[in-house]
Amino acid sequence: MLKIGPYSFQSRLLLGTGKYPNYEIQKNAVEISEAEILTFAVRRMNIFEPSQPNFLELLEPSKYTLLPNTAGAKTAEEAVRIAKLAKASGLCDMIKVEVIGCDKTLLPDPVETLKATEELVKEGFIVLPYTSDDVVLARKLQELGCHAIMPGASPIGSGQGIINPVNLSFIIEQAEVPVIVDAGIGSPADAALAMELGADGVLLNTAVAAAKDPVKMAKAMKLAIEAGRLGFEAGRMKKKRYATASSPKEGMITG
Ligand SMILES: CC(=O)[C@@H](O)[C@H](O)COP(=O)(O)O
Repeated sequence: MLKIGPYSFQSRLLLGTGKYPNYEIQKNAVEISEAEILTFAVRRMNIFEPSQPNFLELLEPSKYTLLPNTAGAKTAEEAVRIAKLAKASGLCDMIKVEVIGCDKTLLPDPVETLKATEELVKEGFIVLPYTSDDVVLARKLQELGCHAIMPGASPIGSGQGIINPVNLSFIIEQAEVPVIVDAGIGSPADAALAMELGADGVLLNTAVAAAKDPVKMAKAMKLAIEAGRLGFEAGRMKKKRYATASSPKEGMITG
């Protein structure tokens, strides 16, 4: 079970809602993934334009928790404003803090992310900051009282997978709140690796939305995350430098 603040979830897969070929494929992908948390950019929500189409209207609302994100914010002030707008619209008190510091890499601005997290925690939000895989920054976000840490595997939408598994494992080792690997996952193998490293969950979007068959990929991601988690819980064997026979001769019963 994944616990974030006061909320509990069976699924450890969190899905983004952008870039799908069409709403029908998106709906089928979301359903087959069995994800319970869907994140979306508040600025794309048409909150104040009810006549505009909105993907979330196609879903059974009781099955999903909406995780608004502050995509588009470049300062803490903007992120806080977006978060308050989402809460005032009655969406959810959880917020994914995303403050981008570089247009080319879409990497987060660490200073503004810290500021926004501090402010939103004080305001009583359930705060999930998107961060780089910086170990010290992750610790500082935790000290500010965030409810989950979301380190990127690699740049958003790049599909490069986990660039620095060592940093990720340090972040996981020191964390007292859930660690959800967010951004850059390209394949089910990447998602399984994140879970095998001990992550509590994976948030992804492009790997499913941009797959040749998004519905099949959504199912593959679900299975990979479950398999990776099981593997983590089972505890992998130690790596050895040399071979060890699978059928050792010692201890054999001889006639
Ligand atoms: C949807 C969302 O929140 C993205 O900003 C997120 O980080 C996913 O990234 P990928 O598209 O690389 O999976």
